[in-house]
Amino acid sequence: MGVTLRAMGADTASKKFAVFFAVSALVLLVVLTRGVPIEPMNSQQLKEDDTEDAIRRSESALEDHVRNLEKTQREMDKAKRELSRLKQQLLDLRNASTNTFPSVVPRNEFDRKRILITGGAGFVGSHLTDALMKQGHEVTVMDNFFTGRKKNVEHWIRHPNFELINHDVVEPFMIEVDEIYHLASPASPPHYMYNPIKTIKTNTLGTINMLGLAKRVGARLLLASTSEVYGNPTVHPQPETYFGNVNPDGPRACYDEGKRIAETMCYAYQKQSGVEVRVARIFNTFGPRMHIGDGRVVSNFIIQALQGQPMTVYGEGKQTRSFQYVSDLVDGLMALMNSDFSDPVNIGNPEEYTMVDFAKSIRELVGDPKVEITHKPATQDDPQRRRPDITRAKQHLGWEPKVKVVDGLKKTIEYFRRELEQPSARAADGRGVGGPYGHQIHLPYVNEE
Ligand SMILES: O=c1ccn([C@@H]2O[C@H](COP(=O)(O)OP(=O)(O)O[C@H]3OC[C@@H](O)[C@H](O)[C@H]3O)[C@@H](O)[C@H]2O)c(=O)[nH]1
Repeated sequence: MGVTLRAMGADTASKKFAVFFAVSALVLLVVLTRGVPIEPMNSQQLKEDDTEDAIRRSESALEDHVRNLEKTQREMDKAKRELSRLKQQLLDLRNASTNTFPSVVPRNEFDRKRILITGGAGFVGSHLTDALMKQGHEVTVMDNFFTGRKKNVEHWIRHPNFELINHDVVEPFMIEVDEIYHLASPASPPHYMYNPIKTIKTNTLGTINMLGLAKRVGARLLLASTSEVYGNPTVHPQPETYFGNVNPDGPRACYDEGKRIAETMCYAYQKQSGVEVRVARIFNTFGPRMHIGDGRVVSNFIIQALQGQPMTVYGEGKQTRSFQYVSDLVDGLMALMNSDFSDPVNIGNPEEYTMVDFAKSIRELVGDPKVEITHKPATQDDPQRRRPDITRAKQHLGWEPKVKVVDGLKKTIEYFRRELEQPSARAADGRGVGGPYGHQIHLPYVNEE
C-alpha cells in the first residue's frame, strides 16, 4: 500500500484528489455529527429575503394592532366619562327625590342674609352652619380642613343656599356677604401648639384679611375669641373687664396672644374704618363632632373611659374648667351677632369642675367603675381655674346656657361610642391616628412630657 501511495505521490493530480477526498470526508463528518445543513449561497439569500418579508408583514400587523388598541382606549375613556356622568346624575336624582336636606325656613331674598363662616367645617363652625342654614340664610363655609372635616357639613352639599370653599384664611379672599363669623383657628392646645407659626398667622393675617373684607363689603364681623385671653387668671370668675394674665413667651402664647391681637385688630378697624365688630370670648365647649384626636379633656376622658383605658389627669387635677354644650354656644354666637353690643362678651357655662371630679363624673356616666384615673405631668402655663362671669351676656343678649353639663355629656358619650365603632377608629386603636396637621395623634392624644 505504501509503495502504491508513494508511486501516486509522484503524481500531482493524484495528490489533489487525495486532498479533495480528505476535505470532503471532513465536511461530511461535520455535517453528520452537527446536523448543520450546508446550503449554497443563493438559497441563503432567498431565505433572508423571505425573513425580511415576514418582518415587514409582522411590522404592519403590529401597527394595525396598535391602532386598534388606541381606538379601544379612546372608546374606553369615552365610556368612563359617560359612566361617571351617569353616576353623578344618579346621585343628584337620589338626593333630589329623597330630599335628604334638613328642613329650612323659607325666606325671601330681602330677609335672607348672606353669611360667611370661616372654619365652618370644624366642630363649632359646623353646628353654627346647621343653625344658620335651618334659619333659611345663605351660608358659605370656608375651611382649609386642617382641623375641620367635610363630613361635618356634607349634609348641606348641593343645597342651593349652601357653598363649601376650600380656602386658607391666611390668603386674601373676596366675597359679597352681609355677615362674617370668623372662627378659623385650631382651638385644641395640642393642635395649636403643634404649628405655632401657623396658629399665629391664622389669627393675625387671617383676621386682618377678614376685617379687610368686612370693611370692603360693609359686612358685620364676629370674632371667635377665647377665655384663654385671661391666661392663668388671678381674678375668679372672670368678667370681660379683667385684663388677663398671659405669658407672652410660653407654649400657649401663639393662641392666647394671637386671639388678644385679633381682638385689638377688631376694635382698631371699628374705630378707624367703621367696621361693625362683635367679640365672643368662648369658654370650654364640648359636644358631637369633636375630632376623635382632638386632645382636649372632654374627648380624651370619654374615649379613654369607653375603651376601659386609664383616664389621664394632667398634674394633680385640682385645676378647674367650666364646660358648655355646643348648642348653647351657637345660640350665644347668633344672639351676639344680632345684638347691637360691640364690647367683648363671655359665652360659657359657669358649671365648674376640678379635673379629677370631671374624670369621675364621666366614668360614672360611661358606666365602667373599673376604669382607673391616672396622673400625667402637668402642662406648662396650664390655667389653674376658669369660670365665666356671664352677667354681660345675660344683660345685653338675654342669653344664658340651657343645657346641663351632664345632659350634654350623655349626648357626647353616645357620639363618641358611634365614632369608635367606625373602622378607621378601630384600625387606629392604640397606634395613633393621622392628626389634623398630618402628624400622628394618639387615640386619644395624651401629654407624655
Ligand atoms: O387628657 C387630658 C387633657 C386635658 N387635661 C386638663 O384639662 C384641662 C382642660 O384642658 P383642655 O385641653 O380641654 O382645654 P384648655 O382649657 O386648656 O384650653 C381650651 O380653652 C378654651 C378654648 O378656647 C380652647 O378650646 C382651648 O384652648 C387642663 O387643665 C388640662 O391640663 C387633662 O387633665 N387630661
